[in-house]
Amino acid sequence: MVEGRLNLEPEVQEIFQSIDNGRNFLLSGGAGSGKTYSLVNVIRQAIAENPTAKVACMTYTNAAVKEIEERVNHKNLNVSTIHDFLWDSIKHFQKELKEALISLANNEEVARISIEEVNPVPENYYDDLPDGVQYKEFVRIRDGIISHDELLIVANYLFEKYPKLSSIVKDKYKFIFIDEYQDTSKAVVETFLTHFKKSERKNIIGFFGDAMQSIYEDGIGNLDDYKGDDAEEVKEIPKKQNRRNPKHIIDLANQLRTDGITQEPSADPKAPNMAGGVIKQGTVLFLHSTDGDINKIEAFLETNYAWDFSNSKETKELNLTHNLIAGKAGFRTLMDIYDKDHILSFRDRIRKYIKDNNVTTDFLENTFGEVIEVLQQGKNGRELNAVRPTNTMQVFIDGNAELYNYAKSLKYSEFSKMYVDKDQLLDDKKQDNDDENKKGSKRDNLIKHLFKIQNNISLYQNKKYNQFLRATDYHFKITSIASKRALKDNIESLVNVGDNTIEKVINDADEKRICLIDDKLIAFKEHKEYLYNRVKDVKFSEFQKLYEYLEGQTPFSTQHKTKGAEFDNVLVILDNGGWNNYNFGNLFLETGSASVLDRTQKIFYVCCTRAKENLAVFFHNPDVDVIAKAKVWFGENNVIDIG
Ligand SMILES: Nc1ncnc2c1ncn2[C@@H]1O[C@H](COP(=O)(O)OP(=O)(O)OP(=O)(O)O)[C@@H](O)[C@H]1O
Repeated sequence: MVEGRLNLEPEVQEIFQSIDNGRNFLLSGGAGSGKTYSLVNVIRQAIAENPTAKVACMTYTNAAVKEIEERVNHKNLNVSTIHDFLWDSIKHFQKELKEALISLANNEEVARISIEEVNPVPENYYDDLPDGVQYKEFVRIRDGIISHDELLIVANYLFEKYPKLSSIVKDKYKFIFIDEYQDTSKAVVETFLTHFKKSERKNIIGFFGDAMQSIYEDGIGNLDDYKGDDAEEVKEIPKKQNRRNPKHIIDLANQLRTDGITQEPSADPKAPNMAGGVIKQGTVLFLHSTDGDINKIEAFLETNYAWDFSNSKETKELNLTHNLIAGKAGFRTLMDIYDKDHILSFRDRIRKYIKDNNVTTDFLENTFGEVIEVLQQGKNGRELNAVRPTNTMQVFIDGNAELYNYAKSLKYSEFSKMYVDKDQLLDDKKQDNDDENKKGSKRDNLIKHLFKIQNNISLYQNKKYNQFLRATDYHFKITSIASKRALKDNIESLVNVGDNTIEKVINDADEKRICLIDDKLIAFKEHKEYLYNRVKDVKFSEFQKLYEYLEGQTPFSTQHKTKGAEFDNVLVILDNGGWNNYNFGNLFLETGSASVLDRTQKIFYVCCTRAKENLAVFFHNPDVDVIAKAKVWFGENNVIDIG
């Protein structure tokens, strides 16, 4: 046996047997089985045994990137998102990239990649691109700019067509590991498992994850089409133990799994869920009330079970959507600007009308208001309705008359191009400012700028002065006492933001050289004037609330974003707000549309298994059948009516 392997967990030893046999593998295990932990050990051992080989590791969550990077801490390891990995692999092949884009745009079956005005796209279409094909946070295929989803399609195309590309990547990385494989897109798995085979070179692809925790629609879900006993197939190595959850939660989780896999508590006395050599019991509660007041639920848990919702590291409240959290966490206005602006919905309606009806009028010089007028002219009845706001849009417009007038005055060519999406506000992937290649974050440049300001404020407030000095744009020599004092005065006047608006803080931070207004922000103001003008008037203190939320400093998280994390106490709010994709009533009754049920079962499984000590589930106004089932799952005495 190779040195060091004997000390590793049995599953990791099995992985190395698979590696010795040149076989790709899948480590699959339920929640808390220690997959991330094993991943770290596999990387370490792989590097120890192959000191000159490079290892690529792809993962989604910040927590996992940080944990893996810190724990392995080796120059041969490259941890990144899948997108960054793929882009780094293909970006130097500009000729092939251009050809791929043109070919995909001309392929009717690939709906995502098309160039509206040009059909068919000629071979020389991209010959004059000044910066080549680029990967950015927005998509504009006509200008050679691809974004997240398009990148996966283009990469898949290139790896399929050019086996040499696979050879280059295989030669570069002897090992490629993918964490949370179940949420990886089909195109990516196909690239690694099918197209890679076109190259004779050898390397190992290892997957880590849990099919029961596939919670994103575009993910592959499972590797059933690829795994098997043949040498060519992916070898599955199951992990049965649970090291995170106490006994009652493991019992509940086993009932929730729909694939028949049953977890057992770990046999390791040092596992986090063991105390004094025995498995912790923990608590599971199903709370319900008729009024749906969450404050009452929190108070109940604080009084009777000693939970502390002010401790955001230990205790989390999981809600289905950011929208359900925005009000409680204090960033409602910003959320509404990015997610509920029905003037923008009306704009999209107009844009769609123009496209669907092949309207050929040249609106280049017109305002949005003029475009509406032209389209509405001479129409009546149903035809007129198609170019008028819907009822919801009209209500919004009536309530925001001034804003609507302003929108109507904007140049349609610019206004119609402005892409606004809540991801630009809420994406929690960190952007490494030093590396232009990393396009991991979907945050827009205004939000990134505000983050930079608030980061500097936080560093100063937390007395991390050295980091603060490196991060600010105050690049004067700080040698004399007077210059130190000047910087101190500058930052302190900024720290007390009071009721200042976002615009005022941006300008102050610029003036005081804490964070200079850069070209990106200037371009944002110019191209997204409407959005900038809405955001600028919001109080900066509201942005600070958003910052706290995204940095994990509040008790709130969405149910999706909690994947991979763990906390002592977890309150899961089951909101039956008429979602299309989720139904928590049917979850308990096991009825309704199969796909909705499957999706709901998986998100619920993920949520429940985050708790290291105590789990409480809250259901607003359940009917008797739901309560009856809750008693089966949680235990008769653990179902409590809060009143
Ligand atoms: N061999 C081990 N020795 C000690 N602690 C471990 C070991 N394996 C895992 N742990 C701990 O058990 C907990 C669960 O492990 P981990 O987060 O890796 O699970 P996971 O399988 O990735 O879970 P999930 O799928 O739910 O995200 C963590 O606190 C981890 O540090």
